[in-house]
Amino acid sequence: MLTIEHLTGGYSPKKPVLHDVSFTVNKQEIVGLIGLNGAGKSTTIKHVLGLMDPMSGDVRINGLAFADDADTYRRSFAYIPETPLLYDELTLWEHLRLTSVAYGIDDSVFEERAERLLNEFNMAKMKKWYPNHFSKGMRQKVMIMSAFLTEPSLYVVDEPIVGLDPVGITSFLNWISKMKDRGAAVLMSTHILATAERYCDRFVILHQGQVVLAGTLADMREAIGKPDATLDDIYIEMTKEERHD
Ligand SMILES: Nc1ncnc2c1ncn2[C@@H]1O[C@H](COP(=O)(O)OP(=O)(O)OP(=O)(O)O)[C@@H](O)[C@H]1O
Repeated sequence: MLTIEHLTGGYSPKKPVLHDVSFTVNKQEIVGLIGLNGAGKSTTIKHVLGLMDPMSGDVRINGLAFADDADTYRRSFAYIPETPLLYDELTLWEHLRLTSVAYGIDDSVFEERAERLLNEFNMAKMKKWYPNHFSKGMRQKVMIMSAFLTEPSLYVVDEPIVGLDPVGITSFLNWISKMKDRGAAVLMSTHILATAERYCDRFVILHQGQVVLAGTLADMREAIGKPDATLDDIYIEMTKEERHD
C-alpha cells in the first residue's frame, strides 16, 4: 500500500534530515512511526503527503508516486494532522461536507457515514457549531471524523490521541481498528508508546533521520536480545546515545 524506498529528504539539499529511509505499510496493518523529538517523523510524513520531494529514493501509494498523478495520489489517503486546521467560517457539518465533496463521496453515503461518526465521537449536538466554540479535543475530532468519512485505503496519522479525552481515544482506536480490519493501511506517528504497543502491528523506530529498528514487537525484542522488553524499553535502548545515558 505505502512503500518508502531509500528515501533521503528534508528541507535543504545540503543537509538532508532523512537518510536512506525504507519501510512499507501493508493493507490491514497499523504501523507505528516512533522516535524522539526531531527524529524525522513529521518530515517522513510530509514526504508521504507529497508536500516535499525526495532528494533521492521513492515514496509510492498503491504503486503511484506523487509526481505521477498528484490528484489520484492525494485522494488515495486521508491525513489526520497533529494540529487541527479548521475554517472559522464553516460549521462542523460543513467541514464534513467539504471533505466529502473533495473526495467525490455520494450524498447519501456521506449523510449516513457523517451521522454515524457524529454519534460515535459525541459530536451530534454540535453539527451547526462553528470552530470558535470548539475545545482543542473537539477540533481534533473534526479532523478525525473528516478522515474517517472518506474511508481511504491509507490513513496517515500524526499524534492522533493527544488532546482527546479517554472516551474519544477509545472511539478513535476502535474506529481505526475497524478500518484496518476492512483492509486499510495505517501509518501512525506517536509518542504514546503504551497505546502504540497495543494497537500497532509493526513499528519503525527513527533516530536522527535513520531507521534504527523495525518490525513487530517480537522481532525487535529478538533484535536487541531482550525477550521481555516493552516498547518503552526498546525505544530507550535504541535512543540511548542521544540522551547521554
Ligand atoms: N521547516 C523546517 N525547516 C528546516 N528544518 C526543519 C523544519 N522542520 C523540521 N526541521 C528539522 O528536521 C529534523 C526532523 O524534524 P521533524 O519535525 O521531522 O521531527 P519529529 O520526529 O517529527 O519530531 P517531534 O516528535 O518533535 O514532532 C529536526 O532536526 C528539525 O530541526
